[in-house]
Amino acid sequence: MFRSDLLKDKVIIITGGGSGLGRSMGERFLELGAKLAITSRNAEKLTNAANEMMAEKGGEVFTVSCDVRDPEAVEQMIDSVWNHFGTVDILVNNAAGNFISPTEKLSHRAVDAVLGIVLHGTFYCTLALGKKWIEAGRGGQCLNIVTTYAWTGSGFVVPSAAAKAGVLGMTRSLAVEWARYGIRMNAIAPGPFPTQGAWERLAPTPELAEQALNRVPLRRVGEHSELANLAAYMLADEAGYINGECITIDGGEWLYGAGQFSGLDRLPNEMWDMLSKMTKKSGS
Ligand SMILES: CCC/C=C/C(=O)SCCNC(=O)CCNC(=O)[C@H](O)C(C)(C)COP(=O)([O-])OP(=O)([O-])OC[C@H]1O[C@@H](n2cnc3c(N)ncnc32)[C@H](O)[C@@H]1OP(=O)([O-])[O-]
Ligand SMILES: NC(=O)C1=CN([C@@H]2O[C@H](COP(=O)(O)OP(=O)(O)OC[C@H]3O[C@@H](n4cnc5c(N)ncnc54)[C@H](OP(=O)(O)O)[C@@H]3O)[C@@H](O)[C@H]2O)C=CC1
Repeated sequence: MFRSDLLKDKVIIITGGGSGLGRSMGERFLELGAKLAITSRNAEKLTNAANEMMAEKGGEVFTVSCDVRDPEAVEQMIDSVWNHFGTVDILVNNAAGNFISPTEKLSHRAVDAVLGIVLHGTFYCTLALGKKWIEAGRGGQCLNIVTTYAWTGSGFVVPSAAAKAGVLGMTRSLAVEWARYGIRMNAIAPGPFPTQGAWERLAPTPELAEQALNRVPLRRVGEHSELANLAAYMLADEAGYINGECITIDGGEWLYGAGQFSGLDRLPNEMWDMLSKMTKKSGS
């Protein structure tokens, strides 16, 4: 789909890059010539992932463990990647925390757990690297992984909805403010892409997983390669005029939820025949 040197020698940090969608994006970026740094809380997971990724895809994957909720740890993580590679070109803010719960059952610590990772963590990483880019007089790029309920909102994942909305607001705001430094800010809003992390917290029973699928007009979940290719395109120099954009990749899921009559796709053909007679009659 792309030239094999599309991301050649780009140094890319992926938060949460040792598992799930972060890892899938990282593997694609390696195929396209990038140098990677992956970071998350679990050092052993990162090392294992990095070794497997290098064995399968070649290239270099540097690991730094860091809890993105800790602003000092974030600054150290950014410094250590910068010192290792001599620079950083791109930050993919992908780390997240989420679970389903009636909001009234949440403790303030549960709210903070999600806001801390998603909103504060994304902000800390962006700020720490943005300052270095500006000080070094060079540009850069951030790609923030949000969700479609960043703009629709969603019950039962309210801390995540509030945090992702905040990240989208930050993305659009800094796209304008930091453009003068040559820094591009964009986002991707994925629909359902099965990962262990998301599925065990958000679709823990087969019924819930099926319910999620039934809301997608294309009647399937996303392939990791589809998301990874979109991310690669957005990070390429050739996409350099895209700034402040959030691209949805969800098989039409959020529009299905928004359309008042979308649920009629469940009606069998015989029912349509009957309804057609009724509606035509009432119109005459
Ligand atoms: C497909 C749609 C879009 C997808 C979006 C995604 O982001 S998918 C990505 C999905 N991937 C991920 O989420 C991966 C990373 N996620 C994680 O590490 C954890 O899920 C985390 C976010 C809870 C943070 O962990 P941690 O070790 O920092 O936290 P901790 O264990 O110390 O708990 C702190 C507080 O939260 C409370 N609490 C916890 N769970 C629940 C619950 N189910 N219910 C209610 N409350 C819950 C817990 O009781 C405690 O409060 P307390 O009792 O002290 O008042
Ligand atoms: N999968 C899906 O269907 C969808 C996913 N998304 C978004 O895509 C992104 C990836 O999700 P997905 O791959 O499914 O989820 P995963 O749970 O697989 O990945 C989350 C990653 O974040 C890391 N992480 C969690 N907390 C922290 C922390 N405090 N500091 C640093 N790293 C942390 C985890 O590593 P560790 O535990 O080692 O810290 C893990 O690698 C997220 O932003 C999510 O909101 C959006 C819509 C749909």
